[in-house]
Amino acid sequence: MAHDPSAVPTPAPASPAAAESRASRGQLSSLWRAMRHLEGRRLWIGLGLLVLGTLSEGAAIMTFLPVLQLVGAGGTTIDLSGLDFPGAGLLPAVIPLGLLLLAIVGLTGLQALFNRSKAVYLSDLIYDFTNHYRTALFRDVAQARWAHVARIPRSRIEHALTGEIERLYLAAFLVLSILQNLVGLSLYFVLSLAISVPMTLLSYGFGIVALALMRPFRRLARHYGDRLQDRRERQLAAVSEFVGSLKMARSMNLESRYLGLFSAILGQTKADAREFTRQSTIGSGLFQFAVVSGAALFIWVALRWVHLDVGRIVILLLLFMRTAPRFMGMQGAVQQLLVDLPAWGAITRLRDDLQAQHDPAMEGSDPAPAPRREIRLDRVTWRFPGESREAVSDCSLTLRAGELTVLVGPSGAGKTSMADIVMGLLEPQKGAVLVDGTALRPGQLRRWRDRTGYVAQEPFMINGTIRENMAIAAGGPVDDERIFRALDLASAGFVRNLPAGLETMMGDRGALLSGGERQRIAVARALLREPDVLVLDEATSALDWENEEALIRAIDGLRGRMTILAITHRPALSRAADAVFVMEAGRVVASERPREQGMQAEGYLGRMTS
Ligand SMILES: Nc1ncnc2c1ncn2[C@@H]1O[C@H](COP(=O)(O)OP(=O)(O)OP(=O)(O)O)[C@@H](O)[C@H]1O
Repeated sequence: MAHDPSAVPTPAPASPAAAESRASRGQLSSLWRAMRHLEGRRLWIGLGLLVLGTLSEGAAIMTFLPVLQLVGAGGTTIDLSGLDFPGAGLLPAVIPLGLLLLAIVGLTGLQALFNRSKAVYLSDLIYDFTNHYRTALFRDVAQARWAHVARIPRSRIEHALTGEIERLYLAAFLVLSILQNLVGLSLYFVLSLAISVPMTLLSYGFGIVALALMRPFRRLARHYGDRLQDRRERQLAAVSEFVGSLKMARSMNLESRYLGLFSAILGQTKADAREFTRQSTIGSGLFQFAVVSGAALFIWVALRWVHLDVGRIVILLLLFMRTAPRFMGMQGAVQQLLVDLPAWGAITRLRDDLQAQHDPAMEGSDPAPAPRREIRLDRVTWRFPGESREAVSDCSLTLRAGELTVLVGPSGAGKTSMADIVMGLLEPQKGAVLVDGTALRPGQLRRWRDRTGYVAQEPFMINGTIRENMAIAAGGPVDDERIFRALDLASAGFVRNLPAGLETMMGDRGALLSGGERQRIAVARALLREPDVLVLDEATSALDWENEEALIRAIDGLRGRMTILAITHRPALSRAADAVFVMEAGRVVASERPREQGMQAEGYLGRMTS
């Protein structure tokens, strides 16, 4: 099996705190592995740039060392012969002060330019890394088995693709910033050692002890990160639910209920954030206090015990001023990283889950036949994963090519599952789908889906023009002639008479058109694919009778051009059908051919309309 760099090791059972810390370490090392795996060479180049950046900063500080010999002594030339740091031998013996100061200014300018390029390079690197996961997650969702994806709450997927990915960006940024601090601290360590070994050990020892003492605050950050994850998920679920049911909420005066729910979650999130900020600022305050105490101790020891000259003390202090914020930066970055790491954990878990349910049909490219005579579902059984009851039980039915077949039955009878089996979205655990007598193989399902068109009760519409909405099905721009042909077939010729024609805006989810118009456009959109099989799932159910009649006329006109399967609760469409199958509790319990036999009073349709 291929090694997955993002795999998070499962921690062994332990005390909650130890388990949490192990989980964080696991997530961190898996994030680092993923960054190395994906960005490999660029990551090392980025690290090289960080080293160079710190070196140039260090060099700028070291150039002050010779200037300091003028302190008290005065003069305009500097004697470099007494310098004993590495590489000092390469310098001339004497240098004018003006030239040295110019060199310092020039060096700082170059450093600023270099830092700019370094920042852009690292920013690109993090964006590319994050975008890789965004697209990978997108692909995983698109390629997982439909039965599995259908069970994942929409808000969970939306949250992963938006909020969690943003936090992953932050986490990757923080990993780099921790690296930057580590590189800086290591290089300054070497520079300081060249000036004074005991003072270096004292200041670094102090920093390391202070970092170790901050452990409880890191644990706090971990807790907060986990809670934040949960709160954000609930926040997004509440938003999705409210936005998804906006009309219902407005019509039933439920907005205050949603607002209350939302405010409660926001209140909890705020309380968490407040508590975290309160506690963590105690930590950073203590750290700051420790750093200032360290500086005081540092000067005291340097003057009283180590007896350093003023020049060296000033340089060491300059270095100290660079290293102390890095120790503080380390603590801050690690703390924030622990807050954002759970998002990485959640993304990897979701990806693992989706990949374990990868739809093998996605790889299939075998051609699928167009039905000439019939599509037969032969003794098919389908049970949703984890459910004890079969949604479809040993069902057989035949859709004759070119006919309109209607599936009716009470809610939960298994009609949608049957339609999904016809479309190749669900692969029955038992039985087969036969096209003109030959069973469809898994390798043919992808191309089979190319042969199908689908219209839902609430068809998906983007907030764009009619043309843009039509183009979705074609997968790209289509010429007007094809669009109008499809619109005419779907009895949606009214578009020609609209002042803006195909450029008419449909509004959010098509809200600027009537339900019937929207639905006929949805049928036209499906027809643009020139499908051999058209599936309509409750496509007429939300319409008034006039619009329903218009849509039924359109469907009626498609008879003979393609095989149509329609699910409905309404008698009007059933009356127009060639064949009606009645489903109950996952089984086909009756069938009628109303056009040939007329409506039988004791039949399902007869009872439905009586
Ligand atoms: N994603 C799912 N996960 C688990 N069970 C499901 C899922 N979708 C449907 N079911 C169950 O499978 C059975 C058949 O559902 P199906 O949607 O096929 O029925 P239906 O006749 O189309 O119902 P309706 O008319 O209400 O849409 C029902 O018991 C339903 O609860």
